[in-house]
Amino acid sequence: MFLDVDGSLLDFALDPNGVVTPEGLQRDIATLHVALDGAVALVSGRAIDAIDDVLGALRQVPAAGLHGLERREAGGAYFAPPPAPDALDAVHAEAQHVAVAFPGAVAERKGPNLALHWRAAPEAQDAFRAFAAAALRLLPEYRVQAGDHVLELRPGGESADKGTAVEAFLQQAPFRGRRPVFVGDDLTDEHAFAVVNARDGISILVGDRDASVARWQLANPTAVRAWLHALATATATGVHA
Ligand SMILES: O=P(O)(O)OC[C@H]1O[C@H](O[C@H]2O[C@H](CO)[C@@H](O)[C@H](O)[C@H]2O)[C@H](O)[C@@H](O)[C@@H]1O
Repeated sequence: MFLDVDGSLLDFALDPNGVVTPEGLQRDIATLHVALDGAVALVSGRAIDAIDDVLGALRQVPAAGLHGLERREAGGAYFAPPPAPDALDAVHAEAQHVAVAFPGAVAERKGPNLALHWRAAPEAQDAFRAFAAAALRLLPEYRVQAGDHVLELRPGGESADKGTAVEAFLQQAPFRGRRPVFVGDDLTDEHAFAVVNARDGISILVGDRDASVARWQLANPTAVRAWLHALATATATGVHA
């Protein structure tokens, strides 16, 4: 079972640091982690450190961060993202200058990646789009990745994405040979849906979005949490839904 974090497990907040981890969520995921013999992983655009900040009780759970650029495997092995180029510090500082002109806009630095968020400041979108396009001149190895109210500057030479992260987990115990489930909401989750579909797995889109390859749907993170709670409860009581 592969679980995206923001917009799937957690409701969106206006600011990346403003998310609330609902009571019981971590307990349910920990229950499923045990019930599935460890075959649960968190797969996020957040860095793994930031996943651990919001889901701290799940530090023993495998995780992929930065859209697949880093990974914590079931055995504890850690694969780091590529180093940030020197120019990224200056680009980040400049992005913060852009952001201050739009109260609520956020330039979030995470390892080699820089996310430009406008959820709380929709009027920042055009400025951030122009900024990201111009920044590629200083970051020639980078590309711009689109998300929900966000653009992300990330190393482009790396072929890593959430799909390759899921593939990597599926090569190894306890995931190997199992039928994969992926729950996600955003464009970057589409890579993982495709990998899961190719293995006759269960791809679940959270919310509504055109042109998703996901085959199943849950309405929102509340519905995801209710589903996980029902699974965890059934597991704990020996009743299988
Ligand atoms: O792959 P995910 O686990 O869904 O992570 C995607 C991004 O999540 C965070 O940003 C998003 O959630 C914020 C908090 O709700 C929200 O303010 C922002 O608008 C969303 O884009 C995180 O900050 C990013 O680094 C992740 O890439």
